[in-house]
Amino acid sequence: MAGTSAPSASVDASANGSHAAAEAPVGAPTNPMATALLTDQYQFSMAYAYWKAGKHADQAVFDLYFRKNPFGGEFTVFAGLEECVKFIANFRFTEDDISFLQSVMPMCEGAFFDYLKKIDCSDVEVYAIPEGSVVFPKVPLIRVQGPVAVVQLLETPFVNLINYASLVTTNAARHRHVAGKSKVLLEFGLRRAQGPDGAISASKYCFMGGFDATSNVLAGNLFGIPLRGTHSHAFVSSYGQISLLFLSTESLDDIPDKSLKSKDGSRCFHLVPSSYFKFLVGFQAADSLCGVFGETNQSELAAFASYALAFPSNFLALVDTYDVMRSGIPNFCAVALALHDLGYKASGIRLDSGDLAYLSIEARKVFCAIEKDFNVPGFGKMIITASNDLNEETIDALNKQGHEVDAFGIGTYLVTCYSQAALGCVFKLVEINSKPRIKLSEDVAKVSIPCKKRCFRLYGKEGYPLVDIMIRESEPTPKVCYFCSHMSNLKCLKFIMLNLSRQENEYSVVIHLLNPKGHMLFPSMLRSFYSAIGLGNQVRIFYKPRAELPSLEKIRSRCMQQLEKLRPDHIRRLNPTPYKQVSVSAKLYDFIHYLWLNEAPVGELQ
Ligand SMILES: Nc1ncnc2c1ncn2[C@@H]1O[C@H](COP(=O)(O)OP(=O)(O)OP(=O)(O)O)[C@@H](O)[C@H]1O
Ligand SMILES: O=P(O)(O)OC[C@H]1O[C@H](OP(=O)(O)OP(=O)(O)O)[C@H](O)[C@@H]1O
Ligand SMILES: O=C(O)c1cccnc1
Ligand SMILES: [Mg+2]
Repeated sequence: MAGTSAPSASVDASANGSHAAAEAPVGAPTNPMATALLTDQYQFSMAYAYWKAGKHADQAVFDLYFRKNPFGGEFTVFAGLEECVKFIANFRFTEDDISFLQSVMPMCEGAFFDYLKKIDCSDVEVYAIPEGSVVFPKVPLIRVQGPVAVVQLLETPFVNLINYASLVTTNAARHRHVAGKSKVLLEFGLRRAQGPDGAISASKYCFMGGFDATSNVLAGNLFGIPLRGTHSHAFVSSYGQISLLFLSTESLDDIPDKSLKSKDGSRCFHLVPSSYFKFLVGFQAADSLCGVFGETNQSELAAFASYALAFPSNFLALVDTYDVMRSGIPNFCAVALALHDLGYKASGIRLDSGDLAYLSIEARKVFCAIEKDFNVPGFGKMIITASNDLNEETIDALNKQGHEVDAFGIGTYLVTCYSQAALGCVFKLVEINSKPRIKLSEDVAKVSIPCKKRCFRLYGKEGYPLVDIMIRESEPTPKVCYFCSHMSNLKCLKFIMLNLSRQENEYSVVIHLLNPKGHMLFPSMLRSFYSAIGLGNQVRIFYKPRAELPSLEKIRSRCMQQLEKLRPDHIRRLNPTPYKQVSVSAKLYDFIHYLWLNEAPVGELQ
């Protein structure tokens, strides 16, 4: 999908009378429910009214943006663009869709449905900030241009596809920030997410926002995200058969096949109970452990031993089913040492309850003592994973207390975006038939910024972004320019605008935000040609975005790099410094106010 290559097309006999379908190379949206009917009913009412007024083909420009950063923070990560591109590439109404629409809109003329049958997004252009970028309020994340009736239908699905994606990516980025670079972050949210789409989206976007892996197998398959998992309580307690009548506990003796080959394959051992008990007894005698261990739970030991036989090379145990320090840790260490004798290296433990700071520190002390006393190099570095209702606050609290956790498994708070339900993206008309439009509001923050715009980000000489600015598309790129906060010119800022090619200059560099090369242009001309020769209905046109859709890995790296470039005080959790409010050129500032005065009704003081 080279930037400027012409769109490709091929004749597809199977198209079967339906109008040209858009398919590969862009691919379908991840969720098959993301179809042209996935919009609010009023979008169809508007489309009908545009059509009835003969305005449906008017050229509209809409901006998608948000007004306030989520989670009380001062930054947002933009996500969901790829799904929007896939959405428009596949946008069309099936015969069934049309019949349904006719049934729910019986008041509309039949010819409107003939019009709907023919539409797709071939005349729609999308300009966007690259996915994974750090973004700020008011700057258009996406600009959508095209026939007003079609673009109107895109409002709801676009906002839907961007809102949660950006919110959860930002949430993940915030968790990464508080956990620090060196910790492993695992997304465990599938069971708690808002339905299958919430879960799949969460896995994709948490990875984008800096998580290392997910427990969600389907997400691993769909997006190539690394999969990780630990060990469950059910497996441990499945070994605990205590009968009140017989006072029996399932034990090591009950494991049917206890044979395990040594790692190098040279020997085969029968792991009898004494293989473990000798270590448990050793722990009791070890000076460094100060007699902290007494009797452990035997059914838990049986569960660990049995699990080790299944996964000798990746032995990992959940140690909090009965008692972390009195049972889970010594049982784990006994099995890990038995494996060590056979040449295997255990992976670590998971803590899922209790005081995670205290328990992780105590567990680490035991691992280090065993490394020393039993002469097992590396045992002290056993990986400690923690889970259980973790969130930014608890991780921050753990950091302040000091802890020995290496990996955090996070579910509920992460994927449900517990501390903020929605981002609040909006999609506003800013121009129609080249005439700038404005939406006024009593709330000044809600007044839309009219015109087709170009957006830039200015970086200071220290490499931090300074401010995002917007100019009218028709304005030449200024070299030296005054910019005003878009609603008040009280704070005029003077910027020296430089070309990217002159980055070495000491003032600032300028980055285009709305990627002018990255926009999508769909092949309307090609469609017209095929229609003209009577093949319009049998041709399958493959839409090609002008810019290549980057891989998830690439988007993730962009996100990480941009977050690193933010000034630390913008990203800190407590009272972050606001990024400078989006600014506009003096020309655009004057124009906004001219339009405002023009459109606002003149009131009378009585
Ligand atoms: N040292 C700590 N500092 C702050 N918060 C912690 C610390 N250790 C654990 N937490 C958090 O405290 C909360 C404890 O929750 P809760 O009382 O439900 O768990 P629990 O009683 O330890 O476990 P469970 O009920 O699952 O057996 C969790 O949100 C956990 O992440
Ligand atoms: O706590 P979260 O951040 O949502 O992470 C996922 C949780 O899911 C699992 O147990 P589950 O919660 O199903 O059982 P539990 O309530 O007994 O821990 C796991 O042990 C975690 O505790
Ligand atoms: O692998 C795990 O430990 C896991 C996965 C999902 C939820 N809770 C735990
Ligand atoms: Mg839990």
